[in-house]
Amino acid sequence: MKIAIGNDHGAVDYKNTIMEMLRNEGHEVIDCGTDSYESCDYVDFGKAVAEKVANHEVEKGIVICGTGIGISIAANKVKGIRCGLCTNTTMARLTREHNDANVLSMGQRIIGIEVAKDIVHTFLSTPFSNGERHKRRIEKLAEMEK
Ligand SMILES: O=C(CO)[C@H](O)[C@H](O)[C@H](O)COP(=O)(O)O
Repeated sequence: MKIAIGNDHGAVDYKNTIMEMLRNEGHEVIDCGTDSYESCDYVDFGKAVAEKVANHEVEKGIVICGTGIGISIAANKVKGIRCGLCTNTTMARLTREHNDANVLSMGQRIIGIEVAKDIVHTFLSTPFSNGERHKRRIEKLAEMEK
């Protein structure tokens, strides 16, 4: 799968670990930065990943900051993006099954790296349920963007 990944200064280590894991598993990963521990703005990196997903340059996006909150808010500002902030694998499964989330958000200062890896695997392997009620809700979200 082709995946874009991005982070702020609070999540460089998790980004690198997850990117290496995904590449070892055969995924093509586009690194949208940052690679620096210098203070920066999560908005820029959430936007960069989300735009790649919205433009269909990649299938899925992963964004990581200290909490996962700011960067998920930024990603969700981009039209067509449904970014789910996950702290466990149940949330990762449900944001795919119910929300058809196309971007995953996590917080390096919130969850352990093994949990983060499991969340990524769950997010990437779980299909949208295609349930009528979920499709209706997603269509309503898309209406809000018009
Ligand atoms: O979690 C975040 C935003 O929701 C960011 O990654 C930062 O950790 C947070 O904004 C704190 O910023 P700081 O410059 O690292 O103090």
